Amino acid sequence: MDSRTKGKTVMEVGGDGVAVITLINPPVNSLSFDVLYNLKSNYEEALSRNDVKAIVITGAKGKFSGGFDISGFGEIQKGTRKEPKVGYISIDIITDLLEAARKPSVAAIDGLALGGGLELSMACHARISTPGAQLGLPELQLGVIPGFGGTQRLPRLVGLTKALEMILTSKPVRAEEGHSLGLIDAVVPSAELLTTARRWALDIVERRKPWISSLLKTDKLPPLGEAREILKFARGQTRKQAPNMKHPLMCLDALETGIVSGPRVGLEKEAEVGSQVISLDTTKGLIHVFFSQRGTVKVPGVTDRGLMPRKIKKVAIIGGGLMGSGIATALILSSYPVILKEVNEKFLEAGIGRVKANLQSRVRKGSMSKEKFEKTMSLLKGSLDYESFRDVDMVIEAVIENISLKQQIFADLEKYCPQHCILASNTSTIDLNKIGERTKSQDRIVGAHFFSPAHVMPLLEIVRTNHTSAQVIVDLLDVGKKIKKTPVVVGNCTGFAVNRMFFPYTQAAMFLVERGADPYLIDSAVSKFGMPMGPFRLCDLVGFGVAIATATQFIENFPERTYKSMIIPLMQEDKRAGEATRKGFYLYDDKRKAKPDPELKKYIEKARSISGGNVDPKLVKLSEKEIIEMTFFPVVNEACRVFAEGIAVKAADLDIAAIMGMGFPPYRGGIMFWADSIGSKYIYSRLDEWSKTYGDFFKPCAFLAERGSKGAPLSAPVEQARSRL
Ligand SMILES: CCCCCCCCCCC[C@H](O)CC(=O)SCCNC(=O)CCNC(=O)[C@H](O)C(C)(C)COP(=O)(O)OP(=O)(O)OC[C@H]1O[C@@H](n2cnc3c(N)ncnc32)[C@H](O)[C@@H]1OP(=O)(O)O
Ligand SMILES: NC(=O)c1ccc[n+]([C@@H]2O[C@H](COP(=O)([O-])OP(=O)(O)OC[C@H]3O[C@@H](n4cnc5c(N)ncnc54)[C@H](O)[C@@H]3O)[C@@H](O)[C@H]2O)c1
Repeated sequence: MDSRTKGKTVMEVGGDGVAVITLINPPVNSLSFDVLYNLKSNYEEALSRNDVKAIVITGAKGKFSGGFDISGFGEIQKGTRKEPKVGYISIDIITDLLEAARKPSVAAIDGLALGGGLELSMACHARISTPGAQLGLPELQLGVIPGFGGTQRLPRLVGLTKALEMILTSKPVRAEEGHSLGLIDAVVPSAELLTTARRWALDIVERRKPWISSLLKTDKLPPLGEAREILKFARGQTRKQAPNMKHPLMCLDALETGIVSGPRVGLEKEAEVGSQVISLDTTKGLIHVFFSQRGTVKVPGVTDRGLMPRKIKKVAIIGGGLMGSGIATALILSSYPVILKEVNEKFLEAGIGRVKANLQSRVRKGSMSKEKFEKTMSLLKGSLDYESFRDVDMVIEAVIENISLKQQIFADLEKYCPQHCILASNTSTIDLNKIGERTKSQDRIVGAHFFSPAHVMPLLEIVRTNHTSAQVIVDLLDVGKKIKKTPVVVGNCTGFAVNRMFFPYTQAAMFLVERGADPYLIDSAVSKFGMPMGPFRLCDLVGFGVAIATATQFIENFPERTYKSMIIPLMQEDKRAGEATRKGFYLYDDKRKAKPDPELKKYIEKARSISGGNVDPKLVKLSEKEIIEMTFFPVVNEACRVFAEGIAVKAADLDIAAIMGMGFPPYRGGIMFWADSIGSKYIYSRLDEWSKTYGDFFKPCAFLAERGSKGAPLSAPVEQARSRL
């Protein structure tokens, strides 16, 4: 393969008159422009050759295709590749050359057919698949729309309602379901895939099997009036669920055009809309997230050393509270045998009960069978001492946030665990060097920072100290992958990456309300921006105990830039500690529904009198845009510090950490990507102005000042970071 080209296709014509075209572009046979243009040449040749009667398309090495090459969108966005004529691929090649050909095509699908891959197969005249293959149109998740005819062909093959479900949720179906839906014509074992597809193609030529053009099918489409109703409902749901994104509605426009005006007009609309969405900011953000998420496992100096992960056969967890039980759940769900240690029988029973409840909720929802529940629970054993720790390969400590307790536990672990055993802590804030101070095992001490609820939240912050060995990181990255978490490797410091970014966010919110802003308006503006909830609702959810413990760590470690608000401690004194006590910034009813509390004013006023601040008329009347800037620019400022200090190696890792740890909206691309979309100069100037008016909490850090003064991107690599790794 030429080093400048990305992928290719190979065509072989058999003695039976079937031309087999294989898509080759590892690792997922994505449809790069090179692959697509090669495919076109193969078709032209196959159609002109007298010895070819029919065509089979397949993918190399057990994968049909993972879809259009996503990096191609980036090339178009950056202007490094010229856009082909609108509709050139979907209409000229896939429809007019392939589907309308006078020789039939059959898709032989192994492993997966996603996005453009599935769309290409739907233009074939039949689809044969191996069992379990994944079939889906996940384009909306990337900010684009199915652009190779998927908006037209999928509803015609599986019906409008199912097509909408598959497109709007981006969730694939398995081959077996695809078969029952009419998307797949036959499911056969891998070894029989090609022979069946060849035979099927010849059967079509010989009219023993029907020659079906998906685009011309109408039997699965509902009557027009019903279709319009279904689409109206889908639009309403989409507006509610994705209010800040345009591309899902644009996708529905393409779909509806095809139903109302016919598939050819639909294809043209799809091509037009497909071209428009590529330049949306939300699309740029989502594509950035796709690659950044896959980039977190590439850690310079660690994963490029040829180290192989060691097998982790058994894990011990210390502490069966909220986090320990969640971590245990995540591990046993991925078949790791786990020992859960607690302080006494009562706490142990409670911890095991929490794990049980986590799994039972899956049984109730139908996503886990009773047998699987029993089998999974059997992997969990309780313990009150360290005797059973003698053959564990990894321990994760998850006891309360208390330095001396954790120090004692790590000293004990060194005595009881085997020499190779990884010693991990789930601490959210404490310096790992302090935790391991009383051991000689610094090279195997690491942070495994999960987020609550640990069996649900997708992020795992892997915290390494200057002493943690590369092998231990590689091992933990592997465990993270097996338990389906996205790991982000960060350096050791108070709060690591996520909590360091989180802290200024809540602090900025406290500052604003003490100076007169309305907390409920702040929460509303932040939710509209795309966060799952505002900072005050979040504090209620987390609970004031945790909020105060975290704040204490920050005040001790970063006093120069901490805004010390008394609002939460004052409420805590009155036994209102958040949602768990049904009173916090909000009041909660029996169903835990939150409503504003007029009494909150009292605490805000008292806190204001303690801090000595005044109501600022400007802050009382903040617009939503100003609220977002005043709550998130301090987060950008802290993210810059984290990046400049080398706590995060890549800005993209902070983007993923913010999205998966804080709930930052993915379609904004993550905190650094979003900041760069606004511009470092502007962010710097705003923070600088606020710091002069309101104090050092807003003071831009040196990194931001330097890049802001030049208007340089914040996410550009740090050349000489004071690396803490
Ligand atoms: C006129 C207008 C402009 C014209 C432009 C042309 C028109 C475009 C029309 C659009 C046509 C089409 O409708 C659009 C699409 O098809 S978009 C792509 C849809 N497909 C997907 O979203 C699938 C994305 N991939 C995945 O979900 C997973 O990667 C997976 C395929 C399920 C495999 O998962 P897993 O085994 O866990 O492996 P990884 O996720 O780690 O991926 C391995 C590596 O492969 C890279 N990858 C995967 N998919 C793609 C892809 N589609 N394009 C490019 N690269 C891909 C991934 O980045 C990993 O790479 P690294 O190993 O380097 O990290
Ligand atoms: N709660 C969160 O949202 C969250 C998120 C991430 C990380 N963390 C961190 O996780 C850790 C645990 O937090 P949590 O919220 O699960 O606390 P928790 O209070 O719910 O649970 C702690 C458990 O540890 C047990 N324990 C105490 N000493 C022990 C010992 N010597 N041996 C065995 N068990 C012992 C306690 O009995 C208790 O059940 C803390 O370090 C916290 O900072 C918490």
